[in-house]
Amino acid sequence: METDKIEEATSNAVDIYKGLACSPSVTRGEISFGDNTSLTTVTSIWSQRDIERSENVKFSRSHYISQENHIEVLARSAPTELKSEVWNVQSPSGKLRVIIRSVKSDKQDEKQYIEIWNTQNKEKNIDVKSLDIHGKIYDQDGHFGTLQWSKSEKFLLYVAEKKQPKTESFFEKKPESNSDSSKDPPLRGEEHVFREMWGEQFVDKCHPVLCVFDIEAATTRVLDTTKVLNTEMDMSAGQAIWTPGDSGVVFVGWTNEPFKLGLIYCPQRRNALYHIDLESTTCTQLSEKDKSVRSPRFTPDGKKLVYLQNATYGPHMTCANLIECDWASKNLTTIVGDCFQGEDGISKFPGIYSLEFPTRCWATDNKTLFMSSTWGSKVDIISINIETKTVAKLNEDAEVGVWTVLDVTRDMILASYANPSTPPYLRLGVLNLKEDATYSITWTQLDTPSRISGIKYKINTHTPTGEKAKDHFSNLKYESILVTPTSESNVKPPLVVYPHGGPHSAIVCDFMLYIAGLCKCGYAVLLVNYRGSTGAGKDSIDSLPGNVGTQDVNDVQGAAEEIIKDGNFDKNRVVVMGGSHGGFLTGHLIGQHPKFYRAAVMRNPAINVASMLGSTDIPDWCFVEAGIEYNQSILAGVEDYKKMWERSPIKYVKDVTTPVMIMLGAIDLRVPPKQGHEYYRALKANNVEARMLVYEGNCHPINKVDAEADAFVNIVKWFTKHLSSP
Ligand SMILES: CSCC[C@H](NC=O)C(=O)N[C@@H](CO)C(=O)O
Repeated sequence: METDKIEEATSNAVDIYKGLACSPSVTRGEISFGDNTSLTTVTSIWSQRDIERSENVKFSRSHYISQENHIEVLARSAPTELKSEVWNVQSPSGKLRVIIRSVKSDKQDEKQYIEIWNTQNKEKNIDVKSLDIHGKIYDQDGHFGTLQWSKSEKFLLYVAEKKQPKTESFFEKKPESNSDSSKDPPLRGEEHVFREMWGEQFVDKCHPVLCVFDIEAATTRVLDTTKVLNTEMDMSAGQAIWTPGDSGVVFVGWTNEPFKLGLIYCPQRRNALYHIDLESTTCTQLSEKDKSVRSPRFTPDGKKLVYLQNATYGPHMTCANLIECDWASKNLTTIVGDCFQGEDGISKFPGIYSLEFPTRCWATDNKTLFMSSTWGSKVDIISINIETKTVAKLNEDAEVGVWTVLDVTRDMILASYANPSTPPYLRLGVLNLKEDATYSITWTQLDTPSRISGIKYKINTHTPTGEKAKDHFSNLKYESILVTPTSESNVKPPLVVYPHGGPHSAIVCDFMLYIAGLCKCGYAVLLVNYRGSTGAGKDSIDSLPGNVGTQDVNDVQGAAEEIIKDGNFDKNRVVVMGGSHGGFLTGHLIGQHPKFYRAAVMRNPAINVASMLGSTDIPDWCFVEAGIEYNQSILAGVEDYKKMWERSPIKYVKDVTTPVMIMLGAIDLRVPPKQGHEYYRALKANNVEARMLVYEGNCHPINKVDAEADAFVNIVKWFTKHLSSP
């Protein structure tokens, strides 16, 4: 009986996952105009899981739109699969396009090409290797990646791996003395020197350099900060943009010394904004010292440069400031600073929580920009007027969900919208300037949303109460999102408690494949944005470091107990799952509330912060979240290790009785797989049922198409098994 139930649930999960995995996500969008200004083209790039091919398939779509009196979709192109495109950027005039293509030969070695296309054909194709001046061109990695047309459309600006000298063995036969010794003789005995890279998911990115490509001459100039640019610092460079008139470049430079810390999910690495004058090749620092900056953007008139900035070290994600640099004087002004919520909860603007501005983000007034920013458990579009320093939510009455700004031009905004029951779809909006100098917007759906039936969701607000209100920050509110199946059955659905990772991140009302899948399999899911999450004010974020393992655990448990008290769920059918810091919280929850959860699943869990310190790519996280101030010269002492252990789930493993399934990415550099092994052994030593899945070739997110699919079905199978048993 039980076996049949498990088999049926597993087979059902496979069918549900296959159906939902077809939902594509939008990765880029662009508004362009033909000669006939009443005709607008929207080009969008999408990504979709292909389970049969076990890869993410990329494709483009176009919408042809008339905007005579109102926006009307005249036609839609069929999706076109994009093979091997790393970048695809249109020139300012729209007459040219550059495509960086990456082609793998049968021997799997990768070749890259710089392709220049006009509106009829491919004009130029350059084999990057033939340039023999740098390594691989970087992709759109969210930190270094750059591909920018100069205004003149004669040059391209991109970032590539610095060229490495050839190496050879000490025992290599020396060339005859009279032979042509190459200008760069191979370095002997250097073949095995360790090359530090930028951590998790940046394993082939060690030393990015700026490159200026002359299209006509088909030659590249590398702007190597240590040589060309009178700077002693050996920098990694990225996020470069042209200065007005193409006379220079503004870029973000990260120091490579004393050692590199993992970059992904950590936009607080020490760096600075620099300006290179291409004629004199002088390099000057624009931004303040000892800060972390990102996403530089010039106003269309070139008079102002804005960028995002936050403190270095500290919480791995936090409230960002918007800084304006007056280009003529280079004077800096803070336009939007830190925001503290206090007891107001998330009603008022909680601050900027975003990794970047859209590539084009300005209204034609040259002073208002538009961006997406996390606001509680949602993502809204905000407008920021850099003259009046005012922030406004663009659409006050917008549906609750995730609004992502893709492109802003000629007072039109292209955005995608999604929510837990609706995969992302495109909307095109026309901005209307109001008397108070803010904007309203009129949206048009470019597609009919493909809403998934049987799923509803709501946002709950929680205040720490009772025993759990004993900490110093109990005045701060926090949210959760409850996603529930809308079945007619009067059987109470089982509840999955799902704390997000980070801990300084947020789980928002987005379309999430696993959450929709669990819901369609009959589970309700409680997604908890405990205090310390982004999108709820800087005081919320600052409340958590030093209190992980208690405050965050109490918030998740408090939200679960509150929701169960409402009577819609059976308190005997509650399970828990989480990844990374969410796995850390899962371990704490089953250790501190051993009889509350019927089953648990952890993805790459942080189990013992002390034992992780020496092997994670972000050791700073271990100090900061244990409440120890970090700098790169710190060395952990006994007391530091003690504090880290005290805050770790391993401390409570002896009390665990809940069956646990651990899922590990075999090449995870963020939370090394040995963390999961440590917990697995401790559970087995305590006769607790434990199952471990190891996904080869997968890193921290475990998001390769086959692994992600397998993990989902195994999760449903694990929960079904342990909810069916007495
Ligand atoms: C030493 S790893 C700490 C946990 C990790 N924090 C930052 O990377 C984490 O929880 N990551 C989240 C994403 O922020 C995840 O879900 O993987």
